[in-house]
Amino acid sequence: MSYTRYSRSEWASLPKYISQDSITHLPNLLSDIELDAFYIPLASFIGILYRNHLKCKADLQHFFNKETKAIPFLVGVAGSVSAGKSTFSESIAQLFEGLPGSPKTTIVSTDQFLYKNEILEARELKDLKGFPESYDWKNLLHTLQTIKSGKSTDVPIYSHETYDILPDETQHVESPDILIVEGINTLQVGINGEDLPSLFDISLYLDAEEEDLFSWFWTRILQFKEKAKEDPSSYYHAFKDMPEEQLHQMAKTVWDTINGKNLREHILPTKEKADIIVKKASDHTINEIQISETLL
Ligand SMILES: Nc1ncnc2c1ncn2[C@@H]1O[C@H](COP(=O)(O)OP(=O)(O)OP(=O)(O)O)[C@@H](O)[C@H]1O
Ligand SMILES: CC(C)(CO)[C@@H](O)C(=O)NCCC(=O)O
Repeated sequence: MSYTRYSRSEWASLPKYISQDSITHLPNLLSDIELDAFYIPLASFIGILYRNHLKCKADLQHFFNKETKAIPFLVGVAGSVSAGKSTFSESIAQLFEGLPGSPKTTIVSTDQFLYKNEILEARELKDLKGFPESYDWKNLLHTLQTIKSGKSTDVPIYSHETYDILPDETQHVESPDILIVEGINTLQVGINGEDLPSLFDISLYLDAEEEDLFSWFWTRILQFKEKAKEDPSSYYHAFKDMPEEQLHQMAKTVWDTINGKNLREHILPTKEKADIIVKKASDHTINEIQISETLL
């Protein structure tokens, strides 16, 4: 795809249809400057596409003279492990609250469709978590199609802390106005040909240098380890007394043999399927935005 590039300052000068006052919870981790320069113009831009989606639905209702069900607007967010997809998705979901009509936004992650560790182990896929064969693609596609058709459903929950699907909990998804689907494989086609990218009204890829991605991955391990000190149910509890150097070496091996390998083989090749590519700098600020020429 061909893209139009916006530098941070060009992007920051675009119109802002959302005011910080119209949002109840401002996203954690983001400065007012970052909200103003990047996130508010982005949410305003997606807001235009969302308004078009609503208008199209209303026009079709009029055309067919038939009451039709409201269907959600689907936003896909892709990128590497640790790129910040869930943090980014929570931030834009909070900003969507400031769009006209305060659309109800729900986030699901494709992590929620990973096979349980027990199944990954039985299929010798333990070291391929995140690779295409580690997901229940049929359930993932079926669930997204169900939500997209306006029906409610229950979705499994994945915990980074226990490093597994939670055994007895589900997320109830009840016809949102906007559904954000975030995950490393949202722009991939599944192992049985499941065409996920075609479900999205708009898709984004969070891009960053691999060196930064590893550094964020490492920082997150330290955060999980700290939280796990008093929590034996956490996967990271087992590492509480491991010398930091040894843990760092382990993280490096996991990155090189699993997450980095997955990035190069399966995630990065999907970057140019995205409508919007967002480039993050090492401090998580956004320094470049590319918009597909098919949109502008
Ligand atoms: N804008 C930000 N500012 C500061 N820290 C951030 C920001 N975005 C993400 N992070 C940090 O980077 C790490 C990775 O972020 P996050 O967990 O959102 O990534 P992810 O892409 O959802 O990861 P995964 O694919 O493994 O689920 C976390 O420690 C998070 O706190
Ligand atoms: C759950 C995924 C696949 C993606 O979010 C990732 O965070 C993961 O757990 N990868 C497997 C290797 C590891 O980081 O332990």
